[in-house]
Amino acid sequence: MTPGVQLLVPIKPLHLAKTRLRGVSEPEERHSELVAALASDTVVAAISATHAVEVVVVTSDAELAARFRGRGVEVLDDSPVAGLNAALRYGDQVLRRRNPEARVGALQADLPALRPADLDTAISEAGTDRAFCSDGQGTGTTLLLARRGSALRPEFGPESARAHRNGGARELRAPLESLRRDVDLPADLEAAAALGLGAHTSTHVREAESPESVRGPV
Ligand SMILES: Nc1nc2c(ncn2[C@@H]2O[C@H](COP(=O)(O)OP(=O)(O)OP(=O)(O)O)[C@@H](O)[C@H]2O)c(=O)[nH]1
Ligand SMILES: C=C(OP(=O)(O)O)C(=O)O
Repeated sequence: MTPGVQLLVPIKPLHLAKTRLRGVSEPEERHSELVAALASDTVVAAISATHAVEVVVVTSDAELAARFRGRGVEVLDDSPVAGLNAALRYGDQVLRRRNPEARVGALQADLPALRPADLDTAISEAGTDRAFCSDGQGTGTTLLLARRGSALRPEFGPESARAHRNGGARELRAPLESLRRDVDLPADLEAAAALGLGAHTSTHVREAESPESVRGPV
């Protein structure tokens, strides 16, 4: 049987996030909405995955925290300056203090085409191992899974796939195309759209294309 995973989804403060996507959605307020939409679609898909038994957002952004809490998603407040790996270490500590046998994972928040079935396939393929899913380029990491009761030991950042491999995580081999399609650059958003965007991001993109259309949920 596949052990359930408690997934942390870290989200950078909206005004600082996704600098490489700046210009896709302007003005500033629209850029923040795009980042929130990417994260919302990621979280919605993760919640729908059978093997993600808990999904917890980690952010220091008060607006994002209020949005997710308003939808019934647990949010851990992290330090505004600590950075991604520190946010994940903090979330990992909280979850394992609550349940020392927890199997904790980290899922990037920029996967707007994520399909719950791909997340379930990844968690099943990992079995009980420490494992990771690399991004489409093979250099980054979109999902890291710790062993049950073990520290997450996140090493996200440039070349994180190599860091996680060197740290003893097994690389997942299934196609997992929607789990590998993270959005860092404008072209990534087009590639994600080709797979099928979640409702929040597709509404945002439609509005950008025809601003007079009705505003949807973000
Ligand atoms: N909680 C938290 N999440 C972070 C932090 N830095 C990055 N993240 C999240 O980690 C994931 C990967 O980050 P990146 O893809 O590098 O995103 P980014 O830093 O917003 O993008 P760029 O500015 O374009 O480099 C995304 O889900 C971010 O929201 C941080 O300091 N705290
Ligand atoms: C931080 C990472 O994400 P990105 O490559 O999307 O910046 C990573 O892959 O470790």
